[in-house]
This record gives sequence, C-alpha cells and structure tokens, in this order.
Amino acid sequence: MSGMEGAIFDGLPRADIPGGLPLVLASGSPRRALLLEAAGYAFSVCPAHADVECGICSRETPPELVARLAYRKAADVVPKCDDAMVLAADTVASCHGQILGKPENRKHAEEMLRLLRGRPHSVYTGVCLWNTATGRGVVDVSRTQLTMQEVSDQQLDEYLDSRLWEGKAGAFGYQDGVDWLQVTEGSETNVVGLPMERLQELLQQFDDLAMVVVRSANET
Ligand SMILES: Cc1cn([C@H]2C[C@H](O)[C@@H](COP(=O)(O)OP(=O)(O)OP(=O)(O)O)O2)c(=O)[nH]c1=O
Repeated sequence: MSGMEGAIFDGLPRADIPGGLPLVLASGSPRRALLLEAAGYAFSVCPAHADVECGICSRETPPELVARLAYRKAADVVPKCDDAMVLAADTVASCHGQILGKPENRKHAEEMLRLLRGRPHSVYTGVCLWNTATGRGVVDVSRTQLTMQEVSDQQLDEYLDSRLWEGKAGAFGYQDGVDWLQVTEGSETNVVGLPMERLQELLQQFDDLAMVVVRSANET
C-alpha cells in the first residue's frame, strides 16, 4: 500500500448492518473490498454479472447513470442471496460533458487522461443497499470534485506504462499516489469506488430511507 493509499484507507467510519444481517458486496472491485476491510466490515463478495453494465444511455446524466447501474448490479445479486444486506456500487468520472467509464485499452486510457489534463472534473459513485429479507432498499449518489494539473506528455506516458489505470473509471487511480491529482471538494473514498462516510449514514438511517424495491421483468 502506498503512502497515499494509507492516508485514504486510514480511520474509515463503520456502521452496524441493520437487523444484524450479513453484508454481501455485489462488486468485483478490489478497491471496494479493501475499503470495507479497512473500515472493519465483515462481508462476503458476490459480483454482479458483467453484462449488467452494458450500454450507456446517452440521455442519462452521470448521477442517473451510476444510480441505475448500482441498482442493476444489486438486482442481479439479490436473487442469489439468503437474508442479507446487498451492497452494490458504480463509479464514473465526468469531464467537459463526457462520461468516462473504465478504459478499454491504453489508447482509450490516453484519450481520457488527455481530456482530464488541466481540467476540473467530477467522480460520481452510485450506491445501492438492498435488504433481501424485507425487499426494501435505497439508492444514493455521491459526487467528488477534482482537478488534474497540466502534466507533461512524459508524465502521462509513464503513468500509462505503469498500467495502473486498468479497470479504473477515468483511467486514473486517485489512490495510486500521483501528485498531479487533487480532490477539491467531497469524499476521497468516493473517488476510489465507495463513499465510506455516506455508506455509514445510509446504514444508520436505512430504516427511515429505504423504500420497497420493485424488480421489473427485464431486470431479472
Ligand atoms: C476514479 C477512480 C476509480 N477507481 C475504480 C473504482 C471501481 O473499481 C472502478 C470503476 O468501475 P465500476 O464499474 O464502478 O466497478 P468495477 O467494474 O471495478 O466492479 P463491479 O462492476 O463488479 O462493481 O474504478 C479507482 O480505483 N480509483 C479512482 O481514482
């Protein structure tokens, strides 16, 4: 773990799971598992099927997109669980009117980083918590604002060569300790894939916030 990761992963808040239910992380993201572990949550991992993420609807805003995908990932895993609290999430970056998901290859990652270079941008994470015992759930979106400095082509190339961008929305890992990326407002853990402060609030207020979730036929 780098020094930067240490700072982000230090002293994270934790809440009890309502009803004492087991927590199931419906995500294959190693970062989300690390964040939950660092905060002291006990949980099992059951990632959603990869195809629930397919297709960005062009009319959607970034918060609409991450809310929908977090819900879909949870809905995919809920039928596979006994009584549990299912937790799913989706993260994208957004810059200059473009939504940036995970890069497909080095060239795609380079395009994303060139777009972000020298510009303020945002990272959105949608979180879905779903109690399979009661069928009640909540979907919530957090936004963090960042700025990427005017890094040189050489610095970008070095980062691209490191392949640390792989599997990360916007082609950067805030936790990778690059000094050309700063959070200007909002949660750091939200950038890494799970807003831990907000997760604590959602769990603490779950009984007041949660609504009955209706699964439609095309989401089964
Ligand atoms: C912006 C940013 C994203 N990320 C990661 C968090 C997420 O793992 C990933 C965004 O992809 P997601 O589609 O949100 O998640 P995932 O594919 O990793 O896992 P799953 O779909 O199974 O839940 O980008 C970082 O690690 N650091 C960052 O700075």
